[in-house]
Amino acid sequence: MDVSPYDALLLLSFGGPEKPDDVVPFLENVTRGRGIPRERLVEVGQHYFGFGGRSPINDQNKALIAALEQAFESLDITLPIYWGNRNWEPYLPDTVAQMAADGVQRALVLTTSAYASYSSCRQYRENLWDAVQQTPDAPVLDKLGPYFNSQGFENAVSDNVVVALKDLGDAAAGARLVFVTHSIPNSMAGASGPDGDAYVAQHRELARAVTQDVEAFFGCPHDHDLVFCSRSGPPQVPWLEPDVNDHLEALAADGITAAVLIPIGFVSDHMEVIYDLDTEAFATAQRLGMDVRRAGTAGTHPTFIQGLIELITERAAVERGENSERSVSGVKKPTWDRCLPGCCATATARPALCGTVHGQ
Ligand SMILES: CC1=C(CCC(=O)O)c2cc3nc(cc4[nH]c(cc5[nH]c(cc1n2)c(C)c5CCC(=O)O)c(CCC(=O)O)c4C)C(CCC(=O)O)=C3C
Ligand SMILES: [Fe+2]
Repeated sequence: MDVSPYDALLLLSFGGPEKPDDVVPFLENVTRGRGIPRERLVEVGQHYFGFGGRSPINDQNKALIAALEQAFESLDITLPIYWGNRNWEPYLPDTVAQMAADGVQRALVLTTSAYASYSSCRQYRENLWDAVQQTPDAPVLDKLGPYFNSQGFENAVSDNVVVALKDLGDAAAGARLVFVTHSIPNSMAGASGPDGDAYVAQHRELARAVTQDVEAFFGCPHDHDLVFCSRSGPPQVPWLEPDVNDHLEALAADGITAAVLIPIGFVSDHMEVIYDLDTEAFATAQRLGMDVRRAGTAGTHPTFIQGLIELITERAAVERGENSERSVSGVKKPTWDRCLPGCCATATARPALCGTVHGQ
């Protein structure tokens, strides 16, 4: 398959600690200049130490790269895959330097975040800007836009919800579908996307599409909600609510006895999933006597991989000037390839790559 003008793919992710000694320096990288209270850092550090001082995210990115490489091979796509992180090794600037040394001319960037917002989109574009600034002969880098509405992503999530509902057995019929994503400050959510409020709107669109898929599969409807986890920041700053634990309390009070937690905000089982959901929210559910399952994340689900391949090949066709079909779910409107000036910009925004206007 033709993927010109690209000669490489760059997987851009968050990064995570590999061992206990990495935890504090990793947290310092993440929170530098972000105004996160000391108590919160100690608490999140404990989450990592509780899992041996190791985040699952790096292994999951390696698995994603292996799955993409395999798919590339079977489709005759010759794109080497590079990997760089914002907060841990392999650090993005080192990766971009390696790409330059290898003679890469123009690479497509895939982030491990499917939505618009400062944290999930623009900050990565700033990281790309910084890396390119400091690298002589850096390749041209194009970033895929938010891909929450990729058909393959939706299908993978729907499939995983079906599995979780089946696992609930007789309790499935009355189970609530509780879609979960990372909370962010209300101000960051308001500033997300070209017209604002895209972060929540994009999650709601995917949650609705998955709920419809699941209804089509079983032939019976389920109510669904969008809730949040992993709130951080000082207590006086408002973040998106309700928190997943508070929501489970409210459901129990309404007489709901079963639920599926569906972490659509994460493409794989990040620490937020294995701690905030599998550990904390499950303890809440148990205390409330609720029967809860957690749907798998997209991970390396074959339809997710297929969706990523479509995003890559379709974008390549667009850059070649061809009028490419876009495979998207929901309202069938693709997101944008390049961000408009100031997209997702918050008070801390800096120059960013991959916009319609250089640096904005
Ligand atoms: C929207 C969003 C995503 C999804 C998009 C994406 O994937 O990029 C995401 C991903 C992740 N966040 C992660 C970890 C952390 N995030 C933190 C802090 C923060 N996250 C925020 C938002 C997001 N974060 C925000 C607004 C803050 C406050 C500080 C700030 O304004 O920047 C902190 C500091 C402690 C704390 O404050 O909780 C940590 C340790 C990991 C690694 C997990 C692992 O190891 O498996 C991943 C994938
Ligand atoms: Fe985070």
